[in-house]
Amino acid sequence: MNERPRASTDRNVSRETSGRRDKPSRAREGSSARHGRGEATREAEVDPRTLAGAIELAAQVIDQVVAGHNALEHYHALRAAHPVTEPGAWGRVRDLAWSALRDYGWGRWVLARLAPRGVPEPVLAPLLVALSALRDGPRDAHALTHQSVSCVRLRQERLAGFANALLRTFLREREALHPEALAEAARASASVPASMPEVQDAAVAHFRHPRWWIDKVRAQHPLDWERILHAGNTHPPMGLRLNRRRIDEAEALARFAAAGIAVRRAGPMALLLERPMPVAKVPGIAEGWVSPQDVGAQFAARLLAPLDGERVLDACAAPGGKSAHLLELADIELTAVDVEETRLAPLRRALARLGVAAKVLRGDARHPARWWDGRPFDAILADVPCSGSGVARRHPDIKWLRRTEDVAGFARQQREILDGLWPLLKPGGRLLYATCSIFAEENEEQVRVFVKRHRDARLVPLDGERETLALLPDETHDGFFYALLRKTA
Ligand SMILES: C[S@@+](CC[C@H](N)C(=O)[O-])C[C@H]1O[C@@H](n2cnc3c(N)ncnc32)[C@H](O)[C@@H]1O
Repeated sequence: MNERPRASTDRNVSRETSGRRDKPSRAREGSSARHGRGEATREAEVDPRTLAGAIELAAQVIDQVVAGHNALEHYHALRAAHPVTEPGAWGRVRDLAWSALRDYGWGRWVLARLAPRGVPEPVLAPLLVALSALRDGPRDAHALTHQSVSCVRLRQERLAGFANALLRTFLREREALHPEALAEAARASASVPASMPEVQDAAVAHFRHPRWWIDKVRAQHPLDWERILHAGNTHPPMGLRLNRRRIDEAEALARFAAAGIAVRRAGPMALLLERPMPVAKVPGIAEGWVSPQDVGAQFAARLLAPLDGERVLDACAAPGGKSAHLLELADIELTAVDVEETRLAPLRRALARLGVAAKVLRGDARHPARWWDGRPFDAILADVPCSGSGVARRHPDIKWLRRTEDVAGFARQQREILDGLWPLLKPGGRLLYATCSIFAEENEEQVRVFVKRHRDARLVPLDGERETLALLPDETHDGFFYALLRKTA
């Protein structure tokens, strides 16, 4: 599929919402700037409380991703710049935008079929938002179509007829164009040479991931590849971590039941909401007895298993989810480091909310001489920057912004971080290497090469058997990889 977003400047991903960056000034350049003032919709005049307004604002997020920028940054910039602040209205904008990003590969495929001569740039994003919203035949299909066309009309009057005709054709042919209708061609495409892009594009449309990503997952996870790709298109689960310093499981379950919120146990002090909800509405957040954290991410602190009195380093710590968890588990002396100054403020806030403390430093894990006080650590958490391929359903723009060559770039950065941190560990100490990636270059291969290069490094079996733990994304957790390394004395 050649209609891919332009190259991204986004080199780094976090599992948390604030994890990816773009230049805010750039993120603020809405479609209005790009389509010319005369025909443009000025952001402040677009009302997110109306369906047409929500579609337009979602389309502005898509415009940015198509231009190679980060979706979340632009969404936040739109919210910050807008007079309407109601969370409900913005929730719909986000749902429309995120859904269109999940469906991006399919949406482009549909547009290529219904408009073989191409789609004018100003209407591309509203059409992608509309197609995704109409994909499963919603009850309000008529209103969605009508309001999407209104949104196109405001962008460029003369293209309203084109958009209207295209969406009505889509509604008539919806079932034949549905991603599920492409399943057979998509599966067959493995044996299809690159010289037959028609069939290869069916895989992109069906699995709704870029071709290189599909090929990599298929090659590296031959038994699970379809399940992984499918999970990558689902809505992410919402995990919660209970703070053992403030509550026990039975009490927490009782409080959720009393509030009428369905949860289930998903691990030690880990709960899963049956239905995701805004973080601010989760009981106990302000009081610090519960924190939002993916159930897979909660393995990190438990695998490092801090003990009272230990000196622990969280070397890529922001925004602080795992630092907080480590501090909840034991009375440790924690140093929390991150290279990004702007990400340290949320980290400090996260620790303050839970009533725990750490020494927080800005520092580059690749060059510890610049910030390390020379006292070795008993345990280190290296929750390194990565491709984010295990959390792509939370940040669906990742799928379309990443390039296959980015994976090698992340692997290089991870190797440098590991090499930088290893000398900081006491003999006998342990380092937990963690990624939210499902790609072997950042996971098993990274660790295998590290152990080969460092004769004093041994892999510690994680469950008495497996040397590493690869959690694949499913209905309970995102995709994570863990390896525990021991420094021999
Ligand atoms: C996956 S996120 C960490 C998430 C965090 N552990 C948590 O649980 O909230 C990776 C972090 O590594 C930081 N980072 C990237 N390169 C780094 C480096 N060379 N040294 C230190 N931190 C780095 C990023 O700023 C980002 O905050």
